[in-house]
Amino acid sequence: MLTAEQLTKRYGRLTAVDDVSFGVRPGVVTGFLGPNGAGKTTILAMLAGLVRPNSGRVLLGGTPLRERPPEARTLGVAIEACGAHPGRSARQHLRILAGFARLPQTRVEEVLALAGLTEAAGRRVGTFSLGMRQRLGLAAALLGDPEVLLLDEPANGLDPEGIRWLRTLLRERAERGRAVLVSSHLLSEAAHTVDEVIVVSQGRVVHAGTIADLTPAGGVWIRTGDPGPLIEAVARAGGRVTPDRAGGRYLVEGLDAPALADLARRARVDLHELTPQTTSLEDGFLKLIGRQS
Ligand SMILES: Nc1ncnc2c1ncn2[C@@H]1O[C@H](COP(=O)(O)OP(=O)(O)OP(=O)(O)O)[C@@H](O)[C@H]1O
Repeated sequence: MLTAEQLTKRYGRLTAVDDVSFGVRPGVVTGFLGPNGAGKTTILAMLAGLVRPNSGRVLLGGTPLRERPPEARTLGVAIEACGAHPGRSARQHLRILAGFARLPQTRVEEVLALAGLTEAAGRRVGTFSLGMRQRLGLAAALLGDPEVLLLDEPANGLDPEGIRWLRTLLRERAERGRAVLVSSHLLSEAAHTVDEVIVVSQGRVVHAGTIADLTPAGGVWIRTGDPGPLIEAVARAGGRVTPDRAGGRYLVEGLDAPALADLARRARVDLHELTPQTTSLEDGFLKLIGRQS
């Protein structure tokens, strides 16, 4: 379990991260969503112990990061570039990291295979595409088979097959009881991969929960030749009615379609239309981060 407690980070006058708290649970892939500049990378860097917060703290397995720095077996991190020397091969790079972390060299071949880099392992990293560098960064993060994995935009530069591979890999880790936090600025991409989401906007957490919760409850459109009695009945039942004069219909909020049908029947009003309003996941997300769709 990795916990952020009231993290705040300022750069000069800019408060990039403002009192952020959340938990990343084992057995769950948590998506970390927000528009560009929302503060995702800064938060991930604080979680990894790479950036020091102005206030707040990070707990890993209940212990503050400052008291016990993370090691490869507890925390795997892939933020920004993979950091490999362009003149080294992928295998050499991983062997060096494994040596620093006192991990067996046999683990290098395992993570190369996991990342789909076995064939390219002898090539110089300088010749790698962005997608291959992403895979190498992920391989490095996986070296210690860590309890918690933090990945910043790992899908960047991956082709559709690579994205499918990444999803499977993250899901398998969660199924093995590991915790995964994966950032993305694309909801559509995250929706396929994650169980839960933390949404940040302007340095603050604006939503923490399931993806389904991002979809706001919509209203119901009704159309009828005799609206008066039905509008009265809706108001008595606690619903709100907004007329759409141009379309000749009404948007009812606070009551669902079956309840409205029931009210109409009892008020002896013929309904010509009864349509639940559909709001997409993307609409909910954009609303949450303060953008119009
Ligand atoms: N080292 C720094 N010095 C000054 N400002 C910074 C620094 N790092 C980040 N910022 C600022 O903090 C804010 C949050 O940036 P951050 O990179 O964490 O956002 P992000 O959500 O990861 O965005 P992106 O997806 O574009 O990387 C931005 O306004 C950014 O300009």
